[in-house]
Amino acid sequence: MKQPLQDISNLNDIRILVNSFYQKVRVNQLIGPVFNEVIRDQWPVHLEKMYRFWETLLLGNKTYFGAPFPPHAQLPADKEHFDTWLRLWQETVDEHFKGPVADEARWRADKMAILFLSKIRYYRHTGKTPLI
Ligand code: HEM
Repeated sequence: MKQPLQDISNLNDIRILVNSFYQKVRVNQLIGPVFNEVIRDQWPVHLEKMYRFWETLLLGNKTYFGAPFPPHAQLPADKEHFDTWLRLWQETVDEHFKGPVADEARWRADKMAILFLSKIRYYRHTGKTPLI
């Protein structure tokens, strides 16, 4: 019998979530190339950063000190890219976890995808440079 899904509760869970998500991202026809073009052979570095990012948001261990938005400001990403990003994220969370922290992971991603897209559009329109 299949085990019921557990909630996200430690760094190993975060690694499972992030690794599974980026496995999907990397081979996705629409958004894979946008990532690969920037990250190239630096995937291990990107993944480490993303473990720290999600660990900070979901487990409260403050290990991420970066500014998440600026690297996205110039990306060729629009609504369809963010919709795909979000669909893959929600799918990955649901495949592996269930509970309040998993809900939080979906909620946070949804809010940040909306925010990032609106900021990308703003900076594209104004030509300004983001500080944070
Ligand atoms: C289609 C949507 C997205 C694309 C194409 C995308 C692409 C990228 C790329 C290429 C990088 C690496 C940048 C670099 O190393 O210079 C990056 C970094 C990052 N992304 Fe995204 N991203 C997307 C959506 C999101 C969303 C919605 C979030 C938040 C939930 C997010 C969080 C981050 C974070 C935290 C980093 C690391 C920033 C740092 O350097 O500290 N991304 N993303």
